[in-house]
Amino acid sequence: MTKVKICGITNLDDAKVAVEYGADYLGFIFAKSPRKVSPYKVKEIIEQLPEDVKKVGVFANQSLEEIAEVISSCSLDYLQLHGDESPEYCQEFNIPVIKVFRVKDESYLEQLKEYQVDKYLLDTYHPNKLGGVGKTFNWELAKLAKEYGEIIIAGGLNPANVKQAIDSVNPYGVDVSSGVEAQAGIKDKKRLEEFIRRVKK
Ligand SMILES: O=C(O)c1ccccc1N[C@@H]1O[C@H](COP(=O)(O)O)[C@@H](O)[C@H]1O
Repeated sequence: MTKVKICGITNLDDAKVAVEYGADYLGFIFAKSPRKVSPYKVKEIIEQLPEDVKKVGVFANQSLEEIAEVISSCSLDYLQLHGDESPEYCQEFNIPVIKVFRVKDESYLEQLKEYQVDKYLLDTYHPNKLGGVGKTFNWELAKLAKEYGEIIIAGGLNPANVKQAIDSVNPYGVDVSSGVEAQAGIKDKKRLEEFIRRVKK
């Protein structure tokens, strides 16, 4: 069954609803973003969630010290590195790393091959933004990465297109943030339910 990651969680209500509908992973953004949330708030949220839901911290080009501090204060299960972190940098942590590749064309694969990480998350390339672009990329390009490990598709997914993405790529998982929002950082419960239902059915 395809795994679902709901990203850009900023409050307990959205987190609980996502878990109730069947989310497997929840993402908390510590990078520069309108969805950025403090470690203090994330700790409060995580303490009230079931253990089997994986909690992912999203960072982009941040220091080892800052990330290590947040891992231990919030008890994160995974790191999602969304910036220009090197293959060596990704080995520095004591929890599994999901490395993000922003896909423009098939040249992204040359980079991806250099990384020994737990999972590869493929997001849409944008010249000025690191994430939360809200646009899809050519999913044919995602199929090429499957021989290197587990891949998660992100970028512009929503309840209307997620099934098509799964049928086309058959990825390990799918990731959504803006496609299930009412406004930046606040989820629309109906869209959230519909998204997860379409993945899980
Ligand atoms: O959402 C952001 O603002 C953001 C900022 C910095 C790094 C990552 C960010 N978001 C992540 O981007 C993907 C795709 O998002 P979307 O579904 O297209 O909105 C997802 O992992 C977001 O959490």
